[in-house]
Amino acid sequence: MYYDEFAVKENLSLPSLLEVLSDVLYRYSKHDPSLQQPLRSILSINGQQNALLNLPCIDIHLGYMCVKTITSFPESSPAIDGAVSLFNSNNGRLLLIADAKEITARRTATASFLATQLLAFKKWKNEQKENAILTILGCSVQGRAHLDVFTQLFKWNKIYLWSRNMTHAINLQSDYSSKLSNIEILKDLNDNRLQQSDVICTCTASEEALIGLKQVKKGVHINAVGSFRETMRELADDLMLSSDTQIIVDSKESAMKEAGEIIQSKAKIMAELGELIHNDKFSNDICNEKITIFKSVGIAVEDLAAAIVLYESLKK
Ligand SMILES: NC(=O)C1=CN([C@@H]2O[C@H](COP(=O)(O)OP(=O)(O)OC[C@H]3O[C@@H](n4cnc5c(N)ncnc54)[C@H](O)[C@@H]3O)[C@@H](O)[C@H]2O)C=CC1
Ligand SMILES: O=C([O-])C1=[NH+]CCC1
Repeated sequence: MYYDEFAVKENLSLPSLLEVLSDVLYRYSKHDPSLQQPLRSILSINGQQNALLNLPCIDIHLGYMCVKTITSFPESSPAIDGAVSLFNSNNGRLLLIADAKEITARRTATASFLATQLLAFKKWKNEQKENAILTILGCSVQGRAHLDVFTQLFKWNKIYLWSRNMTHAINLQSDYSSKLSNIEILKDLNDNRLQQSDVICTCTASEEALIGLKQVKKGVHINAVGSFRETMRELADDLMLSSDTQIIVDSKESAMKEAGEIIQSKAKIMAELGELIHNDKFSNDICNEKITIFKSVGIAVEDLAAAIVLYESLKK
């Protein structure tokens, strides 16, 4: 009944997760009445950054209900802890409880990969696809998960890692040295290798912008993962507000309440990720010159997708 982080990692197939994630995000953005997801609750402790988060949702169409309860304690390691519970929506039975750290890490990175497929791969010509460069900023749980998922699902020509604490980046590079020989470390964010990157994933808990317009190239795709409070941000206003930037979010409702970059810059959201799925018009309109930003804060239907994939794989 309870599956720990190792069981989650072993049984959560990434291609299946990508498929179920696309389906639920598509239906979420279409306001499918069989899918219910209220805004999550974030209860702060003593006005501090420590918080208890509750993310429920019901999917009558697929026959499941899910609730993830996690703590977010940025000074603890790991910062996120908790559990995901999956229920049958026809009879109310509890089906599975699983470690939320691993589910959160993998579903977030897979959502970023889906955005990269829809917003970057579609606009690239073959040559760019073969020589693509990935950069990951922040090398803790999310940074690690992004490296793992992005390299399992795509072959990158080069990968650059940066972390505020350089030892974390070096450790991550060393943990992958037997599998990947194309990882390099960026000492700082003014390194011009950042400007060569085709895809950048920002995976930090920063409260100050880490990158702005000058540090990135035309047409870059950014997955901005870290912020989920008004006071947090990883991207500067010039990047958010440039006329060359198109901003996509996981949920407009959540982003306007939680995404620091969007709240502080008042940048216009172009669409939800789910609106781009099965949408040929949008794919044809994506312009190679535009910067695309997928700002995620994390939503319950993503945890539901992961819990369903896990449950159905364990049931076999
Ligand atoms: N979008 C989403 O769906 C999700 C977002 N998150 C958020 O992503 C972020 C990363 O998550 P974890 O790796 O689990 O957190 P973590 O606490 O393990 O790691 C935080 C990382 O941010 C770095 N950092 C903190 N302040 C910084 C600053 N001012 N400048 C540069 N780097 C800084 C730390 O060095 C560390 O590498 C967190 O803010 C977390 O809340 C987490 C889960 C899901
Ligand atoms: O969606 C999620 O689980 C989280 N988003 C930010 C912290 C945790």
